[in-house]
Amino acid sequence: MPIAVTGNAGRALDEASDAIDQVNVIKGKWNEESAFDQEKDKTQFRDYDAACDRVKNFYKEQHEKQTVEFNIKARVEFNNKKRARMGVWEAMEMLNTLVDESDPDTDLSQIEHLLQTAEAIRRDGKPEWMQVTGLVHDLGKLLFMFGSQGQWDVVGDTFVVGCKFSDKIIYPHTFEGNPDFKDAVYSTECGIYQRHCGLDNVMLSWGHDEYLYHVLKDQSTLPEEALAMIRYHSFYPWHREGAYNHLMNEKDQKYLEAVQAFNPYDLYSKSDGTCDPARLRPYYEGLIGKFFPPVLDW
Ligand SMILES: O[C@H]1[C@H](O)[C@@H](O)[C@H](O)[C@@H](O)[C@H]1O
Ligand SMILES: [Fe+2]
Ligand SMILES: [Fe+2]
Repeated sequence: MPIAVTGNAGRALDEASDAIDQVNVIKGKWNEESAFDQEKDKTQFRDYDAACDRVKNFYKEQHEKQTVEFNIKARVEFNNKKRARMGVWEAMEMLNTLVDESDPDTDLSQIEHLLQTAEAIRRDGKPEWMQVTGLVHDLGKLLFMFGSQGQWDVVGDTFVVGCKFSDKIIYPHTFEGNPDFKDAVYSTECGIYQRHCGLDNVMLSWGHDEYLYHVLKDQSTLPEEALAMIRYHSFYPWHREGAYNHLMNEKDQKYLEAVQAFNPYDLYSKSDGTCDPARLRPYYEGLIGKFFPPVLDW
């Protein structure tokens, strides 16, 4: 039975309810705005000059250790190893303890980043396959739980190994410590590749993009654009800086557009409000069921 509140207490309640209405109006407005119109200005993202030592040290180590030799070994190991069997949501929960050392823009847990990305895509009315791509795109960071050597072979921007390291990669001088830097073949423009051979035929530095692409390509009904978004989302020297044109083929042009359409949701949603996994789970479990089997091999 409702309780009638009178006098001062009644007024206080009215004021409180007005305040709640106001908050809801502001929240509604916030929700309607696209992910990219948030307070944090776009130039404030990916500011690697201003990044902390954790990020700088991370890239120095990664750029020194991602060699051709390491990359071949990592791929052989990927093919020969059984890691885990689980569903997508379970994988998201498993990943949740990782804090990405390469990321200057967020300290949030990975499940929050995945949900923020998916929610930003959903808010913009994009198709379900793209929403679910946002939801899973960083699940490759599970590599860290499956015996990676550190974070340097899991997270961070990617680049091509086996040819000259592009000066469009962040902290390009740190490649001087990479044994491939002075290699007679690997240090040439095309290196071990042929001009316009297609990105599918080049080796991108090993990490969460490449790993997840290989896990999902045969275990999902995602369209090829979605797989390209997953595979190349960290390939900033390519999709943002325009490097590696000489290795692209026609198909890559189409993929480039897909990856560029995806990128703002991944990057700029990092300043959005946090998401509540329990509230969002039923919706996303529905999407997961449409594109993935209940249990996958990771
Ligand atoms: O630090 C980030 C993070 O690791 C992302 O997951 C990756 O996709 C980005 O390329 C990188 O800059
Ligand atoms: Fe990523
Ligand atoms: Fe991401």
